[in-house]
Amino acid sequence: MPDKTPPVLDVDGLTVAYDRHPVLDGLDLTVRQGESVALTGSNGSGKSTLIKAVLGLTAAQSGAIRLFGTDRRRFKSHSRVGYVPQRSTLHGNIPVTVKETVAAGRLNRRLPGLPPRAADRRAVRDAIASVDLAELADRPMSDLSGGQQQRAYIARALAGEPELLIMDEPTVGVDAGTQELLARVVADRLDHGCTLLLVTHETGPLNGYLTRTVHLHGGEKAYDGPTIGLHGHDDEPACLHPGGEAEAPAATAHDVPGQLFEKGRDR
Ligand SMILES: Nc1ncnc2c1ncn2[C@@H]1O[C@H](COP(=O)(O)OP(=O)(O)OP(=O)(O)O)[C@@H](O)[C@H]1O
Repeated sequence: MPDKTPPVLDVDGLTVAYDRHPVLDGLDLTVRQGESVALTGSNGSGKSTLIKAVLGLTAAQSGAIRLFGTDRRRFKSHSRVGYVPQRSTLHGNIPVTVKETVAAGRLNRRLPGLPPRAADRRAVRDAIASVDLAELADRPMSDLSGGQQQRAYIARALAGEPELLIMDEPTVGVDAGTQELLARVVADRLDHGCTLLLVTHETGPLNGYLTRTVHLHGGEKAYDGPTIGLHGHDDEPACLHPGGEAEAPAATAHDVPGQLFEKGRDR
């Protein structure tokens, strides 16, 4: 029976190439409201490229991307999408405080030309508190450790109260406590109906919350189905042979009540 839950993200035949070398090759992906999806794949398999194409940060050669049913090129409801970039792309030496950084994530929700309303101030305060940075809110970002800066950028994405939260490897280089904290944040967002797309190599404490895994290999989906465990530091789902060839998953979402399953492309 077709799933009636509205798609939050629809990627159709997406091809992205750098210097004529295709990184994504006709990729299809549908993420529906309330799903929590782990996007996995080896280094260079195109995970960040997919995220950047979805956000309009990199150009696609062909294919279509729809966000909340609207073609990405016409999509203007930017506050509906929160984004935490990969940590290596972030610069911590900018002369702004934690609060100012987080408040930037609220700009799309604010009324143009008017000062922040009580709801805006509260959203920023709550986002900072949710990542345990209240005591550092007035400190410059440059005073923070790398892991604390990462938490500030997560808070920035939360401040806009997004319906779709996209995080690119948020657990890289952060300690176990921060990973637990992130798992709590994710659980809370999912409880509020948020949809989650998370690029990861190993999910750690987040594992229990990521119900679906999409694994990229060779520019295509090699696996798309229930999260059934990752091989420690090897980022292949357990349903893949060591060589990366997909075999039929032990269980599909059709076997798991309430779980969504979007069939992978034929290889
Ligand atoms: N702006 C760019 N110009 C040229 N090549 C690029 C660019 N961005 C990415 N690439 C190349 O595209 C491929 C996919 O990169 P991407 O960052 O999407 O991979 P990834 O799966 O996110 O990798 P990782 O797990 O290491 O973060 C890599 O070979 C990378 O070198």
